[in-house]
This record gives sequence, structure tokens and C-alpha cells, in this order.
Amino acid sequence: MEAATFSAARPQMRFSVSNHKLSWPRAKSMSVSCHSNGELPNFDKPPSQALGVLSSCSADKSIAISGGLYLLSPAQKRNPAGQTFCAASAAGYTHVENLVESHTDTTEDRVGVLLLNLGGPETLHDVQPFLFNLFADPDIIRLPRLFRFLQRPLAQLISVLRAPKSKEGYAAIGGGSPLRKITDEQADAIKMALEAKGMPVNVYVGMRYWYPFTEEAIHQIKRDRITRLVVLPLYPQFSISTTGSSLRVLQNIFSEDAYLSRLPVSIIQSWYQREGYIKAMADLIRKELEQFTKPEEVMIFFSAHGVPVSYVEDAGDPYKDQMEECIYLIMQELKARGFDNDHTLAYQSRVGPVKWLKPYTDEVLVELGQKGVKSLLAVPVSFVSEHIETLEEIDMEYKHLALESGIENWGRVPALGCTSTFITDLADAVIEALPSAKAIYTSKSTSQEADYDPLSYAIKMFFGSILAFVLLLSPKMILAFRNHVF
Ligand SMILES: C=CC1=C(C)c2cc3[nH]c(cc4nc(cc5[nH]c(cc1n2)c(C)c5CCC(=O)O)C(CCC(=O)O)=C4C)c(C)c3C=C
Ligand SMILES: [Fe+2]
Repeated sequence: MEAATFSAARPQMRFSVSNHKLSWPRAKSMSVSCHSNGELPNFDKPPSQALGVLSSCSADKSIAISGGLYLLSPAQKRNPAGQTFCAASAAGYTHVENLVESHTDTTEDRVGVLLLNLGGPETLHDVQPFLFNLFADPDIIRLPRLFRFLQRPLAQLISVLRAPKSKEGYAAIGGGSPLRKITDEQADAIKMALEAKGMPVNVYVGMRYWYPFTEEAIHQIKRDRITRLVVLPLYPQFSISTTGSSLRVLQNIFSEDAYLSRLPVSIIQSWYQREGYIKAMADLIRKELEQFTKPEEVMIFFSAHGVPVSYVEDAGDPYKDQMEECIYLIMQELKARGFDNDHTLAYQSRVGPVKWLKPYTDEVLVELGQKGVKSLLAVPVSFVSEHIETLEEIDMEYKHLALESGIENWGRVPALGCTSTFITDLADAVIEALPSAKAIYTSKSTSQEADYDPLSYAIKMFFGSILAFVLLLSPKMILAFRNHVF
């Protein structure tokens, strides 16, 4: 097994970021190329300030890259084609081989589109290691720098505590997440839509916490000798915890690789304001509204995945603003079509003992029932595919709660999936972003020494685990982890 080969150098690099906005009072059009002059990456800032600036951060990369691989058996480290995609060191560090060291101007143009998504466990057996990968992500559990060495022991502990509740949820939706299958279908549909528009592309799927991992997708991009790349996260709104986290993985891989650092790349950081997406959402809502006997009396209930309040208030996550803007645009579109329904936004799926964005979906449902609302249409607004949060949490838990609280007529808008207006719009987003793809310039470091010392790592793991157990094994914490919190 190889030890880590990360250098502590901070390369200079440049990513191109596209952001296409519709009319919204607070929205500004943006299409920028950001430059980094060796500053540390700052996903703690809104993307307008921080995204597109991808430079190396040695403190984070061991966690971010290895997070996806820890606990996997050698067999699991292979993609379905049987190729080893990353070699994990004893410490869980990864090293992406330099398969292609350079591409020249004479190379034929081969466009790649990299879809980023969260990933989900495919079987119940995958649930705990999937949860480990999620909680080992420093963009999901944000520990102060001093306590970063606790990230992995904490992730281990929390994933074990959370696994039984998660397994129940996945068991209820057929024993695993449908996210991989749906994302693959979306990838095929985007490829076909782009081909139909005269742009042949290879589309890759890179998941953050389960197969196919982002590292695998990048490996394949290198094998295919892609010459221009568009990165398209499948999250309409940007959050540090979703798109930000996946971009951090890319940042870590790209900063270490000669080929990737020269590859022209364009990142579409968010697309909640795109006309095609807004119209596709309005189409789905209209269709479901018309299923009710009295559509005009239905309250449209937008339910978004929450994030901890500290992300928005302390770290400047634009997620909440973008969510509100997105809902404003959807409602404007519905109004233009003659639908003047009441609507509300609440946040679901909170986990852990911290404050999350309010209002909480479960609390609002009860309040609405008490206020006499009789018909309600739930709209999952932060996802574009069905998964545990829609199929189990909304369709089972929230529906049950709503009916119990006095709501009589319940409906739910399906996730966009492969809806043709939506896929066409994503294809357009790729076409629009491609011209601004820019190479990432990096001053490749000559020093390849690893910042990994097995003894100090073992000592930290040992004491960290003890501390984590002492801190976390209070009855209140365990309860928080086991139930809807963690
Ligand atoms: C916009 C989408 C999402 C945000 C923001 C987000 C933040 C976030 N999530 C957790 C913890 C968990 N998320 C889990 C599943 C899950 N999360 C999203 C999307 C967002 N998460 C999706 C699409 C899924 C489902 C994946 C699938 O299996 O299909 C889970 C596991 C399920 C469970 O046990 O409830 C956890 C845990 C945190 C802590 C967080 C922000 C900090
Ligand atoms: Fe989540």
C-alpha cells in the first residue's frame, strides 16, 4: 500500500464558474473566472466569493478524499468493471495515478460532463459504511480545526448509532437507495439531449459518499482523455454541505494532478434560477394540483432538506437565500399560469443536536392541521430524484403526521427525474457553460513528501476515540443520534 503523496504546496489555479439567473429582484447575473493566488480555499464563504477558487488545503485533503474509502474492503474499492480506482493507504489516504500526464493542442476535442451527487446505500449492508463516509466529511460535521483529528472516530461512532434508524428507512423503500439508478438514467438522458443538440459528450457520475465515487469518475475522465469538462452538481441550490463538499473533493484531486490541473473546466455551481428548471417544477406542481377536487384550496407545501443554522449564519452558506429565491420564482411562474395558491416553505431531515433551519417540516404540518388547512401538496424542492427523503420521510412519515393532524387531502409532487423539459434545460446549461471552461494553472510542487506520520496518527486516533466516547455517550446525545437527529 502506498503512503499519501500530497504536497503542502498551494498551487495557483483557475476554475470557471457559471451561474445563470432569471429575473428576481435580488438576483445578479454572474459568469466569472475566479483566480486563486495561493489562498486557502474557502467554502465557508458564499460561492460568489469562494466558488471557482480551488486551491489546495493540506489539512483537509486527507479527510475529504479518504473519507469516501475508509472501511471499504479491497473488493469494494473496485468499480463495476473491476478496475481499481484508488489505492488507499493504511491511513485511508488516496492517490490518483497520473494516467495521462499531458494533452496537446493537437488532441481531438472530447467534452466530458461530470454529474455530482450524494450517493446512497444500495443494500442495507451498505448503510453504516455509507453513513461513515457522510459523517467523515468535514463539510457535513464541521469541527474546529483543533478537533479535526476526531472527525473519523466521531464518524464511526455516529454512523453506528444512526445506522439502525437509517436501515429502517431504507428497508421501508425496498432495501436501498434508488439514487444511483436514477442518476445513471439522468446521465444517459443528458447525453442524448446533448447529442440531439449536436454536442457529443461523455457523461460521468461522481457520487460523494457511495458508488460510483467521484474519484472513480475522475479516473475514467482521465482514461478517456477528455479535453474539456463541465461540472454539473445535481443539486439545484448550492450548499456547503452538498455541492461545496463535492467541489472540495475535486479541488483535492485536481490540485495534485498535472493533467487535471491543465484541463479546461467549467463549474455550474447552482441552477435553481434557470427558466427550464422553474418551468419544469411548475409543470409538475400544476399536474398534481389538478388531481385535487378543489385545486384552488390546496396549500403548496415546499419541503427542502435542511442544513444547520450555523452554515447559513456563520459560514455564509447561500442555501437558504437560494431556496427562498427558487420558491419565489416557481410561485411567480404558477401565478403567470393562473394558479394563486397559498404556499409555505419548511425544512426537513434535520439530524444531530444542533439548531437547523426553521421552520421544521414536521412542526409546520401539525400547525397547518391545527389551523384548519384541509388540502396540502408537498413539493420536495432540494432534490431532483426520488430517494429516502422523499419516498420514506415525505411519503410515509410526513403524510402520516399530516393526516393525523387534520389534513384530509394529501398529495406529493414527484421529483423531476428524467422529465424532458428539465433534462433539456440541463443540457442547455452545459452548452452555455462550456465556452467559459478554463484550464486550471498549477505550479506543480516538486516536494512530494507525505504529511502522514503513522505513529502520531495512531496516537490521535486512540485518544480521539476516547474523548469522542466520553463526549458523546451521554444519554441525551445517544438519543439525538438515534432518532431524527443523526
Ligand atoms: C440539498 C440536499 C441535501 C442537503 C443540504 C443535505 C445536508 C445534510 N444531510 C445530512 C445528513 C444525512 N443526509 C442523508 C441522506 C440524504 N441527504 C440528501 C441531500 C442533502 N443533504 C439526500 C439526497 C439523501 C439521500 C441519499 C439516499 O440514500 O438516497 C442521510 C442518510 C439518511 C438518514 O439516515 O436520514 C443523513 C444522515 C447532514 C448532516 C446535512 C448537513 C449538514
Ligand atoms: Fe442529507
